[in-house]
Amino acid sequence: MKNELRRRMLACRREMDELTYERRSRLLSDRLIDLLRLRLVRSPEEGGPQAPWMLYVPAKRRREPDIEPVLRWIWSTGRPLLLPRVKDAGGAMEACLVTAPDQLAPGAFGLLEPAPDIPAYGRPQDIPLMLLPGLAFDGNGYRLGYGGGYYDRFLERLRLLRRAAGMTPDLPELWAASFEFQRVPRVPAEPHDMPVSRLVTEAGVYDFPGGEPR
Ligand SMILES: Nc1nc2c(c(=O)[nH]1)N(C=O)[C@@H](CNc1ccc(C(=O)N[C@@H](CCC(=O)O)C(=O)O)cc1)CN2
Ligand SMILES: Nc1ncnc2c1ncn2[C@@H]1O[C@H](COP(=O)(O)OP(=O)(O)OP(=O)(O)O)[C@@H](O)[C@H]1O
Repeated sequence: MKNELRRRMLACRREMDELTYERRSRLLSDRLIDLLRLRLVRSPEEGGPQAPWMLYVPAKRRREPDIEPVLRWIWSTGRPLLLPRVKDAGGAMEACLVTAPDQLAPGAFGLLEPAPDIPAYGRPQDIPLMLLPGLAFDGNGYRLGYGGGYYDRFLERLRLLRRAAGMTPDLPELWAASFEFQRVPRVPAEPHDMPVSRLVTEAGVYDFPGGEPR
């Protein structure tokens, strides 16, 4: 089920011609910047002014939405930006503070990630907002990834850290970016899967109840 959907979505992304990919990515990025700007205006102190947002480094060869303009915009605002790095084959991922693109280097799976000399961020449990990539999303915000379980495990770790520190369990808020054709009626979900509350595509913004049992 999951693998069939993965194959189909990977094929659809590969079939996009370069211009379409760039145009859709630009629309999606503009939309995201608008939403993030609104968030800055509405709650400038969210989690403290230094609370970092965690996004992703677009794998352009895999045709993930190219959100480079969003990363550059965040850097221009001074808000700290965290980017993911695969820690080991066991499925662990960490977050690193990155302040410029030259701090990225090819890592696991050929993905660009924070270079090895960049330390892992010490307080990931403070992250108020994350933007996740994905291959497919359904009407409840359930997400299909490449199958490594990296985000699920990372979020599980954040939950444990927050519990240990006596913090509320509800953060981070989860947003995702994908192309419109990656919206599907249903993603086969497992108990560890955590739904996103908002999906941004080149065509619109979709808010989900989030955390609904299924
Ligand atoms: N840009 C970006 N960064 C990311 C993710 C992502 O989805 N996008 N991840 C989100 O989790 C993590 C990396 N997860 C990945 C998981 C699997 C494969 C992968 O290529 N798997 C092989 C098959 C698995 C294997 O090697 O056994 C493949 O698809 O060919 C790549 C990345 C962290 N960083
Ligand atoms: N919190 C967790 N603890 C232990 N194993 C997990 C956890 N979350 C996921 N896994 C395991 O990781 C594997 C991949 O999970 P899944 O198919 O949900 O990945 P994905 O969401 O597509 O990938 P990714 O998060 O890397 O984009 C599965 O074998 C799953 O059992």
